[in-house]
Amino acid sequence: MASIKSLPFVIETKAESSVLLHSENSRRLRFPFFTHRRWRAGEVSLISGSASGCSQAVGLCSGQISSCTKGQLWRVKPVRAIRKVSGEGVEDKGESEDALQATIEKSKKVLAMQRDLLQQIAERRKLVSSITSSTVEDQEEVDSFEQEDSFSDVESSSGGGNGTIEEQNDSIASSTYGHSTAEKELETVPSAVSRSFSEIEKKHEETVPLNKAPYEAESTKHVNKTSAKSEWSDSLPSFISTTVETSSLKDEEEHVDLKEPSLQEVNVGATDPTIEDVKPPPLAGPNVMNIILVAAECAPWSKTGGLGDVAGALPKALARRGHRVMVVAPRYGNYAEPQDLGVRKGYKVDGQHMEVAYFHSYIDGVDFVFIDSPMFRHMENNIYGGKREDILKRMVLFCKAAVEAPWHVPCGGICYGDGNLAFIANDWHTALLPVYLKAYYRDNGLMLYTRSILVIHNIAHQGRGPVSDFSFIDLPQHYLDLFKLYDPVGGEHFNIFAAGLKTADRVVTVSHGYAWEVKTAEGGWGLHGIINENHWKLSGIVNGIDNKDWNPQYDVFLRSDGYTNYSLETLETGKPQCKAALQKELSLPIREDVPLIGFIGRLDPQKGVDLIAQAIPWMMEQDVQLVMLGTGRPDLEQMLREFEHQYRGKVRGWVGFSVETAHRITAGVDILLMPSRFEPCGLNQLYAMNYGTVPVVHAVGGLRDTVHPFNPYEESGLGWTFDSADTGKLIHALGNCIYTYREYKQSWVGIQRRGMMQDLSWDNAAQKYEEVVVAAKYQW
Ligand SMILES: Nc1ncnc2c1ncn2[C@@H]1O[C@H](COP(=O)(O)OP(=O)(O)O[C@H]2O[C@H](CO)[C@@H](O)[C@H](O)[C@H]2O)[C@@H](O)[C@H]1O
Repeated sequence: MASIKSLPFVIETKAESSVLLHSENSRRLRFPFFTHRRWRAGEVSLISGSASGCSQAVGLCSGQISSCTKGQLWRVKPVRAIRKVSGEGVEDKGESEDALQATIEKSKKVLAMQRDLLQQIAERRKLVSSITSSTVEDQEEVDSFEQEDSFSDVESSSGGGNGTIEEQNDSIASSTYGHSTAEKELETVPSAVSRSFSEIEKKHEETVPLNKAPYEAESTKHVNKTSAKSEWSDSLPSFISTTVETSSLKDEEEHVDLKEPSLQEVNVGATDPTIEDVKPPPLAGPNVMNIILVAAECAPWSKTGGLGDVAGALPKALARRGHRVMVVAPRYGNYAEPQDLGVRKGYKVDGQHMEVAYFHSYIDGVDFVFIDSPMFRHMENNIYGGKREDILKRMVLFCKAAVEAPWHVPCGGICYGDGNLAFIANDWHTALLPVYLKAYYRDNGLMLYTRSILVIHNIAHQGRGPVSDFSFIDLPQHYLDLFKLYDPVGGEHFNIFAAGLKTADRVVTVSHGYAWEVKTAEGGWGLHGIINENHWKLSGIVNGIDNKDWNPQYDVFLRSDGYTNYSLETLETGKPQCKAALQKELSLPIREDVPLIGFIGRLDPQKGVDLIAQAIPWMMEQDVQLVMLGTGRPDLEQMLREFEHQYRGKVRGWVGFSVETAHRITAGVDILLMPSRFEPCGLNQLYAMNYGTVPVVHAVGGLRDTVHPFNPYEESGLGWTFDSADTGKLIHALGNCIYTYREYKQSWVGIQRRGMMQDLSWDNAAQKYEEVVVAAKYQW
């Protein structure tokens, strides 16, 4: 069998996971997806895809591919030129030349890609040096920030006993904007995307002995990294070593083997003679990172509100940009897709050993990982319910297990590792994650290159309790000050959100308006002081919407019971059909001309349900219909039932949580009412606009950012807004809306169409999250 020779061997994976590479001496090598590397002739003979990972691997080479030696592997698809070399017949000569030509074309593309990559590297170097020079100029500002920084104040007020935290502050002072660190980081970025092929080659010459296959060094590094954990364990402080490993690395390796493709799959890959085009680099370019979003709920598996939607959709948009993305959520029920990975770990919660299992499912480019424990099981309808201590213990276990997910969970066969990694924690439930990352690991020299971003979806919920709650979270005493907060309402208390905000590398909130509001005494709910002290960390990024789930064109809930899918083109027939179907389903009179008003949301003072209640007498004097869907505070639920009872012909009050009904209301109503007292972002108004439903909103937070008021003179705007939480103002805005609906049909349709034409997808927001993640990465 002839050996591989001449042309470079280029392997590209599709957007999934990883490729396993087998050298002739059967060493198995791995590399992450989205890498483009070159092997020299003779160095590589086989390539295979891991079962849930790589969907296709393509090899370009001339020469004979040696046969598979072990396992069930994909053989590299030989290009026709290979046949020529192996001398299979002269009749192949013409074909072979074609194939050679094709190979040359491919090589040209590869070279073009190299040029692109070099260009990106040059830009990145420029960026780093511009950061450096602006940093030097800003040094005075930095110094003054350090003086003002209350984080240091908090630490020093702890009696000066925390040398570690102080040291960290020192290091922030000396190297946050440090040139050398940023450049070093740049040089050590593992992905070949950020390096030219020649650089990679040079590196190999330096590090790989000639008798070794390329990337053995890479592979060894991986193994070392993983085994480094166990070396660390011996020297870890006692609060970390509570982790009990019940499955060994060997188990994980075995697990990986199990996931290799069957022969059948192998053959499918092997019979396709087409060689795919070289894939363009990911949108994120050299900024490709490993990102792990951690949330207490994740749609469609678990959802009580907007957080679930965000956790289900933002990661997919980040993955579309090329990042390797994992979501970690508790496993509340027996979900169909996620499979037990066989990994078991133990964590201490309130002195008790708790074992968790990791379940995994790879969907739309994202690794969804669910943490299984008796503590979470069957809690899907009561995620934040139960005694305060019990909720706290659940979150402690969840955060402890989530922060180690990159070490233990072999997604597609390979763990994420803790380099080039950023966690995105969400709300107080996971605000312990940045604290644990710091206290357990970074303060002990571990996970030094891992960053944490904390997202505020709603600052009104903070994980407050008495100071004695500190005993549940299993941290050394000197971290207590991070959690202590004094305010006139609660006095001195324990506050998890406060600690998360102080320790996260960056903080994001879900709109620009809300980013401003949380700094005020009214909007910060007692945390405004901490937010102002850390204002440099804060960004506002408006949520997007999942354009597959919340799109009238594809909405699965509009496919039966008289509803219909519709688009901008079919708005004028599709939406009335949905309205009629909704009226029928709710047993309201089926009338196209009557304005149908909707409300969907948690029955909570935040959502301004009381304002609707006060406006009901006025509304009932109008010729309108009203449907309200919600669940929450028992008195407000009762109120909904009473409205329905009192105004049977006009009002429906649906008490309960029904995703299907929420979709159908969004499609079927003409107007969506959102009189929220505060609204960090709000998703329902975004969904409404995407469905040609006109929002009437209180102009706060994200509602003000996203609903531009209708201007009849310019025929612009997307809905109606009112500027204070006042029933009179709500009535005024709703009155104008109804009047326009009745009298100015053309203007109305214009508002609907403008709403539907917006790009509300997550892609814009994902790009901004990426900027935050990258800023955190280079922050020291
Ligand atoms: N009874 C019911 N039945 C079915 N579905 C229901 C329902 N009640 C609510 N929903 C759904 O839950 C979601 C609610 O999202 P919101 O953004 O309006 O609010 P929430 O206050 O929960 O989220 C917080 O986080 C999000 C995400 O960042 C911010 O937008 C928001 O301002 C902030 O308060 C929507 O998908 C809605 O359809």
